[in-house]
Amino acid sequence: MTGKLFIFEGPDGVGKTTLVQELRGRLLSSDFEFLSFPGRDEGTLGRAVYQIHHTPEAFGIKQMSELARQALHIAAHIDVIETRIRPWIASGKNVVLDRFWWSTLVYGGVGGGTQRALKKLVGAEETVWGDIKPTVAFLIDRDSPIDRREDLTYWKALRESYVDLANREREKYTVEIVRNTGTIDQTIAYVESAMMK
Ligand SMILES: Nc1ncnc2c1ncn2[C@@H]1O[C@H](COP(=O)(O)OP(=O)(O)OP(=O)(O)O)[C@@H](O)[C@H]1O
Ligand SMILES: Cc1cn([C@H]2C[C@H](O)[C@@H](COP(=O)(O)O)O2)c(=O)[nH]c1=O
Repeated sequence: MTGKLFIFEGPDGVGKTTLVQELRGRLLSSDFEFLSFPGRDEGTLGRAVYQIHHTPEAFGIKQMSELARQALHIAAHIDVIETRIRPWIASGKNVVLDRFWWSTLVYGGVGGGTQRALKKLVGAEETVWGDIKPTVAFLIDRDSPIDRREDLTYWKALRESYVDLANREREKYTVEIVRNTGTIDQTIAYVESAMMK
């Protein structure tokens, strides 16, 4: 039996990582794998791209176009899908991802990348996902971020873009827009029941 894919998305500071870590503590570790997509383990492309994204100057990079940054993300996604996620799912493990290619379209688009080119990049990644689609995609939503000193105009543009994308994607698979405004326990109870449906 093949495993299921669950994804958590949303702008910075809405509680994605907190919820995924909480689920990790509650779900049977033999049935589930959890990954901060595309992973940050030592020696992986995911780690290198994460570092280039956050500290380009450490690599001597003085400027980088938004499209080029997102192409790097897509390369790391493809690598981990091929080397880890597809084998997990094929062996019957359920996989929970903190972020997905939704981040590429949303951050890339808000950052100034052209939609047409971003969609082509994501199209290459979708080819590698093949017939694997999220069983449920959770968009975690709030009116403002928690614990983040974000530029609110930028953050709200990300939020709006996520909601638009979620409403388009729900024609292809189940999408839940989850308001994380109560306690963590309340949000987790809702998420768990949606995962078990
Ligand atoms: N329901 C909640 N009530 C109160 N605090 C919360 C709740 N959910 C998350 N938090 C807190 O919000 C902060 C941001 O959460 P978290 O780091 O999980 O967000 P995130 O969406 O993963 O952000 P990023 O994408 O920037 O990593 C953390 O301090 C976390 O403890
Ligand atoms: C997967 C992915 C991520 N990003 C952005 C989104 C965040 O700003 C960072 C990741 O850092 P976090 O600690 O996980 O919040 O990278 C992106 O621009 N494109 C992507 O595909």
